[in-house]
Amino acid sequence: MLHVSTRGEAPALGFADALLAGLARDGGLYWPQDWPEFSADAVAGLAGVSYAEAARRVIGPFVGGEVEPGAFARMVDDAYATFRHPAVCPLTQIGDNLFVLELFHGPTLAFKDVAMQLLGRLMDHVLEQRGQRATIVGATSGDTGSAAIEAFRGRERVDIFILYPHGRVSEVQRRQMTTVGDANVHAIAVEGDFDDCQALVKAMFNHHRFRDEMGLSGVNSINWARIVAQVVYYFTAAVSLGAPHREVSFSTPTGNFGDVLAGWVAKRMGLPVGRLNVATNANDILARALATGRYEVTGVTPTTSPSMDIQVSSNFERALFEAHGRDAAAVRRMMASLGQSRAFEIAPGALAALRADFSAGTVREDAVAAEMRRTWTQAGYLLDPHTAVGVASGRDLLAADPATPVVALGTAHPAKFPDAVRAATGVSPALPAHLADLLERPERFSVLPNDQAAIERFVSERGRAARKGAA
Ligand SMILES: Cc1ncc(COP(=O)(O)O)c(C=O)c1O
Ligand SMILES: N[C@@H](CCOP(=O)(O)O)C(=O)O
Repeated sequence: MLHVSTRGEAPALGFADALLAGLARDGGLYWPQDWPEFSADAVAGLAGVSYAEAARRVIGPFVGGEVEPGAFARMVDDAYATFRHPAVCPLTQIGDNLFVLELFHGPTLAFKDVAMQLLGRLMDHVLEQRGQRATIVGATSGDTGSAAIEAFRGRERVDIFILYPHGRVSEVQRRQMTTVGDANVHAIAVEGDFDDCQALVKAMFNHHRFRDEMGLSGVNSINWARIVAQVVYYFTAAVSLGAPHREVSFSTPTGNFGDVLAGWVAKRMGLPVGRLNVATNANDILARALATGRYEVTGVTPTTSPSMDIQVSSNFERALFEAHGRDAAAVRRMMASLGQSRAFEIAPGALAALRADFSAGTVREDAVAAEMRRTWTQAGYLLDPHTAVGVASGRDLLAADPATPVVALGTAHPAKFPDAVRAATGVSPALPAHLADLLERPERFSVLPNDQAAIERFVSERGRAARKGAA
């Protein structure tokens, strides 16, 4: 299976090369050239199989022959053995035809573990086969960073540098990144917001000399392997609610558009999906873009769902590529306009294509707190603020079509955001046992300015020291 760049000016790559590449060399994102199709029988055949088996069937066609099937099967088993729930991603009903898909039973309590636990194993395997090392650079608003650090800590072939916005992640999120003692892990607090961190990471990838010298790889959802691993739970959730004999809609708390895009991929592969709802917090750029056809950056508002405090939503580029009939020149024009004037227009035909699959809703701070309270009072179920955005917006979907089940993606454990949960419900969610002493562990991190040269110097010096140590 080949992967093409959304900007059309980088070489097409196989799965393993795309896995290590991160961002394409033309600044675009890799995306499969073709889509494997799942027949209704193949979808029905997922009923009753383990999550790991479903993952093998859904991800397998994308990996093709590039990873030996026995090794791939073992990596999938090992990845999902790290989850604390036997179903890995269980569904819980919280209302009539309303469900939460719990994606937070992995080691770092957010949905990022579902992909990252597999990605870490796949990358390590490919690097070992090739006798290579990699320097991973990643940007996080809190959850990708902790999941990536957990997945790559102590791995001999990898140094990992995670950039997070100084003072803008929850204490639990920060400590999950800064209390890890392994020498190959580097947590960097950047004096800026998440968009600054993401722009720095992309700038490092676009600085080709630095990229090649350091052997840069990415673990953000710019990496296609992240998205494909997330496709699986759309299949397992829909099948448990009656697919392929029935449509199911999803309400996905959205920031970088990776998770909801995984739902689009599932639909494209043949899963009968009703609406894919882009649920945003007060940082509503995606909802505005789908309503007006104009994507316009207006500045980030800090919220109680900080992981979604994002304006430049990376994966929207992949959706635009599809919606424009894979016209890479159109994508290049839109991205150039975004770079120059912080905005671009979506062509009417492409906007109609996007609206055919995606709806959108914005849930502002009062409504997020009200949803946490309501679900706790009515269903005795604690939501984290991100999941609350998905549930609140999912209720609107359900009101418009009460017959189609709505699954809100439960993207984080409430204990990751205890202050917001306590303020809304009066309940203090406890951290699971393996993190019970997190708040007492010593921290280690570096504060750096929002400056590409300073970050590159840091990565280069620390990376060189690690490579010397490993030699
Ligand atoms: C808890 C949580 N919910 C939702 C999101 C949004 O997901 P995506 O960026 O894939 O749209 C994120 C961050 O990405 C997150 O960490
Ligand atoms: N919310 C994310 C932001 C980065 O998203 P990614 O899916 O592109 O890695 C986070 O928690 O870091």
